[in-house]
Amino acid sequence: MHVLVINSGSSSIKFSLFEAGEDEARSLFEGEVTGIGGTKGAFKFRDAGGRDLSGGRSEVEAKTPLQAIGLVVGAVCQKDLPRVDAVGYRVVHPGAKLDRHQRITDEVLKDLEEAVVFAPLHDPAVIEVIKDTMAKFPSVPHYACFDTVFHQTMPEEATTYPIPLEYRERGVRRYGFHGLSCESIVQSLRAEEMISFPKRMVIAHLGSGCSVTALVDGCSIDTTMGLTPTGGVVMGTRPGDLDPGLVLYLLRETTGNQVGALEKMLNHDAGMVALSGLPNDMKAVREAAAKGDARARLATEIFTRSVKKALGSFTALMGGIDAVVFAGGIGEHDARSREEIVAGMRGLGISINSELNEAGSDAARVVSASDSITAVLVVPTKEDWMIAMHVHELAGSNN
Ligand SMILES: Nc1ncnc2c1ncn2[C@@H]1O[C@H](COP(=O)(O)OP(=O)(O)O)[C@@H](O)[C@H]1O
Ligand SMILES: CC(=O)OP(=O)(O)O
Ligand SMILES: [Mg+2]
Repeated sequence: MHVLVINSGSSSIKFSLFEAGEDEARSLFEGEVTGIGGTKGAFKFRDAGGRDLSGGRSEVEAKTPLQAIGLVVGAVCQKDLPRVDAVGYRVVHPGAKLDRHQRITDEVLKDLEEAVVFAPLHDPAVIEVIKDTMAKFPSVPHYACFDTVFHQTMPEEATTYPIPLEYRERGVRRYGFHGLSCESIVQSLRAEEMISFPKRMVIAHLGSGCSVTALVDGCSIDTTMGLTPTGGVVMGTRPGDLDPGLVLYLLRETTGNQVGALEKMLNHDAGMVALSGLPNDMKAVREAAAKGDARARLATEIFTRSVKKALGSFTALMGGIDAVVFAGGIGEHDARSREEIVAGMRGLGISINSELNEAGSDAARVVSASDSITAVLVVPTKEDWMIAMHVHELAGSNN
């Protein structure tokens, strides 16, 4: 079957069409609209062989997610392209009620609308995109795949916040995100057999959002993101964990008790952009730091320190660590971040081989030193592939 996968972020929509079968899904084409909401949108669309399908339209108008999804649907409905049999969406937060990937019904949409309070940066755009795409492909099934499902193996000690019971009963708990990414990495490690499957592993998904997850036997036992994807380690535009007193201070003193303004600041204007004063782009921050920009250098140090602390605490939690996996745009491409995060950990049995670490490649690979007790790996995340696999399975079981 042909599965259209839509991964809708805060300022971009990525899309791909997979030919999905029992054991494998193969990407036929993929593309993205980026810069949504900005003055100029950018459009990319190419087939698996890298052939450009955009018709020369690299600059587009995409002021809203709806305008962007209009472009996507127009592109994938071109004649000569395979017809779409099902659509799968990455949905970041399912809210308190939905606990599995599933076919989207009116009921599910209602539950998703209630979940917006938990993921204001991610969910509103995807709900708009889902509704519009469902209207444009009315006769095929549509499925929501959640970033949280993979983390359901976390024990209660990991998911429970020390706050009064009445709030916990409303679904206030650690959910954890980037679950589709973690699941795809676990599957890649099992399939590619680069190392024997690690009993105790940490996955550092460092992209636009960043999270660190501890896994035992391939199952999540704890993760840095919590109720929302705003918490955990430092990210591009989000601060990660903050002293709750600091949030109250900001609310009281700086935004005149305007929750919306504070929410916007904490999701869009904090993290690396706030520290560096530069756009949300680690590559640019690294380049500025290399030229002597002190703010950029401090930003990278704060970033890698926060990931290092998460890695260290999860190592302690598991009583040791057999593998560290780096994924996401930064994890896969920024050798410097990988090096800084594991720097000084030789005593813990973790060390990197600089040559392997700096050799650019898009393939999954081992970058640890030969005497490192812990394997250090770079494994490309395949969130969209994972969604295509889930959609194929759900469609087969009529769910
Ligand atoms: N070569 C590179 N060096 C440093 N950072 C990079 C490099 N390539 C990509 N990145 C960073 O990866 C981040 C985007 O990660 P990505 O996983 O693509 O995000 P998204 O969550 O939007 O899919 C950006 O900060 C970008 O600058
Ligand atoms: C959950 C999350 O933060 O996702 P992303 O990295 O795509 O922003
Ligand atoms: Mg991402």
